[in-house]
Amino acid sequence: MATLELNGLGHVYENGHVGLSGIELNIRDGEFLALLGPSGSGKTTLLRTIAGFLRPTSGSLAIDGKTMAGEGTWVPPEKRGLGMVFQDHAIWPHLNVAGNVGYPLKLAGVPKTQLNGRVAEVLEQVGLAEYARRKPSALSGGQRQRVALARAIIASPKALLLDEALSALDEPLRARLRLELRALTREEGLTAVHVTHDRAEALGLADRVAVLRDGMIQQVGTPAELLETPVNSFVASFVSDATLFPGTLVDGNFHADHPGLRLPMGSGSQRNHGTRLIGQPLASGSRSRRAVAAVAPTSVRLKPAGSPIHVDNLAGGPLARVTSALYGRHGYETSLDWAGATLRVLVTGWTPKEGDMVRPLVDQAHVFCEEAGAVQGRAA
Ligand SMILES: Nc1ncnc2c1ncn2[C@@H]1O[C@H](COP(=O)(O)OP(=O)(O)OP(=O)(O)O)[C@@H](O)[C@H]1O
Repeated sequence: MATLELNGLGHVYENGHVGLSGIELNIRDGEFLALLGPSGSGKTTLLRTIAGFLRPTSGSLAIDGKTMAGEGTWVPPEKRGLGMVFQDHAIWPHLNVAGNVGYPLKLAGVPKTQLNGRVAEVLEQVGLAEYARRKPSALSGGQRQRVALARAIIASPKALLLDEALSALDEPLRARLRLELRALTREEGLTAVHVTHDRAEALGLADRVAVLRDGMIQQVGTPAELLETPVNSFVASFVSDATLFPGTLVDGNFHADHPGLRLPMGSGSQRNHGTRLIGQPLASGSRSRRAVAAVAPTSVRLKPAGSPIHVDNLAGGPLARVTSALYGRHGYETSLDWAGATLRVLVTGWTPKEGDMVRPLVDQAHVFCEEAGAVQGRAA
């Protein structure tokens, strides 16, 4: 149970690469925070800096109000009271399950009877009570990861740091462990920081998610906040899988370059010509500026090519061709070729087939004023 406060935290690697820059983050007591971002965005660098394996080159880190790293202060990893679990469940092959799990207490000189009692308790918590005498080689991947988790929590850490801790596991085991992990951290009131590049995992597990890009935090928010009010096109694209359409903003009207979104659309956040536009730049200024509209897969409906439509902004617009449709838990994750743009749409209620011609109706788009250079299609 702890708060973690990161103020202006930065890390520059020895070769000059900026791993982290200006990180401001307050993680609450008992909160489950996910660090989400594409490969190379700095998730592991941030976690290792919190753990104490990396020294920040600027800013400070405090745990429960006590400075761990900052100007003139440095507390080594073993004195920070944190538990850690990594992707490769680094457990010792020569020790059995109980030996692995009890190791941190043995190191700390905890008496044997007390140690054994605590090992039994934690093994029970992670569902491994019957496996205490097994060697790691005789365990499944999921069981080994539970051993790593048990070892991380045995010394009642202030916070739990997880680096892609579930990524090596197959579904549905991963889904099950996800639920168990969440239940465990709730039960223990543990603050947790969970690094993942899996959007569904971050959104499904965490109280709040911090989205990283190029060593900088783009947005911190609840899963709903990130989906409903992304702060920029990168967040919209990475978190919601939105398709980005560059265009020009004049007098609150967005003129997309793409012929599918072909009208001066909307004004403010009013529904106009079928598409509802959301975003601050819509209200500000009459100067013509480049902008980006982000269209989430859930904001598009598809009509069969021949069907009559009553939404005037799309009548006569270009049709789109289904290029792939993958069945998922929430519907068909469908990709379309829409006059050269790849539009991603979540289709429910019918089965799209490769080659089908359809007419996309865009219900809603988020508009951001950004340099056109920021739009590189999908920010993955
Ligand atoms: N020791 C190092 N020296 C120099 N640069 C490094 C070092 N370690 C990492 N980097 C760079 O820092 C950036 C952030 O790396 P980091 O491992 O934190 O990313 P990540 O978001 O965890 O990525 P992934 O999802 O691929 O694990 C990357 O560009 C990486 O190449």
